[in-house]
Amino acid sequence: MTARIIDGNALSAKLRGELAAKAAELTAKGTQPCLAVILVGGDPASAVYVRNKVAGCEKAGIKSLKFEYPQDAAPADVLGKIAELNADPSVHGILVQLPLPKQFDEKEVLEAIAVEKDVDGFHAENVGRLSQGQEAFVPCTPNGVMEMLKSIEMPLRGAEAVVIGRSNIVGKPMAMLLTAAGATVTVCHSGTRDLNFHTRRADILVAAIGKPKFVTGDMVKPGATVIDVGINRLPDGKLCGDVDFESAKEVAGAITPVPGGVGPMTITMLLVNTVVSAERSLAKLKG
Ligand SMILES: Nc1nc2c(c(=O)[nH]1)N[C@@H](CN(C=O)c1ccc(C(=O)N[C@@H](CCC(=O)O)C(=O)O)cc1)CN2
Repeated sequence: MTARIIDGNALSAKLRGELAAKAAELTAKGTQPCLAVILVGGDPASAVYVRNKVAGCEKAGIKSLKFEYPQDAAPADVLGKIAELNADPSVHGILVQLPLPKQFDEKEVLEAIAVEKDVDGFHAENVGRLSQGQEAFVPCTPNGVMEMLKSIEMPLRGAEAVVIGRSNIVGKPMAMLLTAAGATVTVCHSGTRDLNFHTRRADILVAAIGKPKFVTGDMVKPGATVIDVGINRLPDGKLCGDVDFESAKEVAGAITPVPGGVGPMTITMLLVNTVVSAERSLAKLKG
């Protein structure tokens, strides 16, 4: 039997519909949610993601502001724009599209964003809050994965979860969220000995490695839920994930495709965080 496909586009459409209603409500109360997006340089993939974020905002009734800088932009100019946006009460979310050109200190830029507007959830304070189970903006990709698991009613308490990859934006927060939900989590990485031993005992396997078709069917426990966070472009121009979908789907119980899986959910959760930020800002205004 082949696996159930967890459709990120369908789930996104449902969540974005609910979000549009919330955004309309906030707008009627005089607080239209507003997201500011900063794009530096000419990376074509980043340009596509930013375009999709802006289009997602428009469709959900969220205002968006886009600021573009050339590849050789001075970090001070971008930091100045962030300071300006931090001080603007009509802006509820600020994000800087990653990766940044090499003259930038990524940490410095991310920490310059006001914690309460950090809708990407990358600021150290949001990361710390998340690790302690406090209210925080959760990074969009792992948050989207949690929504996908919820959508299939995946039992998390007591589940064996294996996350391959330990990046700050996916692997680490993913492990924190799964741990908080009661799963027993193993984080695997380039130094892991006998990776297959770990993957084959995972009820939930999250692949966030950045290597095309790295996880093959023989690495998957029969019936497991396989979440593919990878987005890789093959020489023929086609997109593929970190999971070899064709072989893994024959073994897994549920699986996310690429494209149309976790990717769209990343943008959906960004919109969710922006609306939450606007709600908090309105509540503060009301005192
Ligand atoms: N500031 C941020 N930078 C980056 C993030 C992030 O969350 N915040 N994540 C990634 C890129 N990313 C969002 O920015 C992102 C990647 C992929 C998708 C997506 O919808 N992918 C589609 C395929 C799109 C295509 O044709 O290329 C899919 O998987 O179906 C959305 C967002 C790194 N940078």
